Amino acid sequence: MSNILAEIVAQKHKEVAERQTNRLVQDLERATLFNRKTLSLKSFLVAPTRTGIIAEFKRKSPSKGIINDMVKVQTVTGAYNRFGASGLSVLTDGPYFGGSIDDLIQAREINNIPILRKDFIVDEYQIIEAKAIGADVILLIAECLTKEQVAQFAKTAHDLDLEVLLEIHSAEQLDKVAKDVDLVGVNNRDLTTFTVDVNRSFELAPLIPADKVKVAESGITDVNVIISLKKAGFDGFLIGEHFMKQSSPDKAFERFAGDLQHQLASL
Ligand SMILES: O=C(O)c1ccccc1NCC(=O)[C@H](O)[C@H](O)COP(=O)(O)O
Repeated sequence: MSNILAEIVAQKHKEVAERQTNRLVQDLERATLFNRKTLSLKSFLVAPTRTGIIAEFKRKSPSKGIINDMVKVQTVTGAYNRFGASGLSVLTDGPYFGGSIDDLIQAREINNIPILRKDFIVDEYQIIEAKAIGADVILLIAECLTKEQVAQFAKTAHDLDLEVLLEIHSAEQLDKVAKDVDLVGVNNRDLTTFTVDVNRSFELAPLIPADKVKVAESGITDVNVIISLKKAGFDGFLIGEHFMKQSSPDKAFERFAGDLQHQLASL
């Protein structure tokens, strides 16, 4: 595991242990959102009226520090939705990404498209919590989990009607793709050096099992790259920094989605 991931995972174990004592599982199960009918990201990614973009709300990151801490979650996610995002990715990690559970709850209040809880899941408690705060999809990171944990966590998520995005960084991690994984994401960011290389998505695409929806993650800044990734079999494109680093991520998304739709129409 890269140094930064090992540090985040160690911190996450402490944080979850603390949260579990403050809010019991039974309390999560009593939350109003816990019984909400979830939305399918797989379906929204291929809906003709949507762009395939999973648009991320992220204030800061270990690789970039502060990206944008001046904007409001509802302003940004509302625009992502309005201008054709297939899904929203909302960071709920506080220490490293400046996110919170409240951010996801606020995004849920105004958006009726799938929401990915973007966090470092190390315990089943976080999956039940994801359901209780209104998420539709959870992220599992292959590098942080054993093959058995991926299978178990994915099953727990499915039992709660949540979809599962498994993030991989290498061909070896494909060994962890379990039956209950719905989508496989290739993260183009090397978490040791923080360099991004979209070629990683192109290299790993043919190796991803055909029954899993393919998602390319990180470092996407150009609509032409999305068109090439689509040709390589990707249906989902997770993009954060390219929008969030602008003073108005909402307007940046509107322009980008417009360009993408224009390019796609001319194919
Ligand atoms: O972004 C980081 O610095 C980072 C560091 C350690 C673990 C994960 C990290 N990023 C999470 C992501 O995967 C991205 O937020 C997501 O794929 C969007 O990427 P981008 O469009 O490059 O913001």
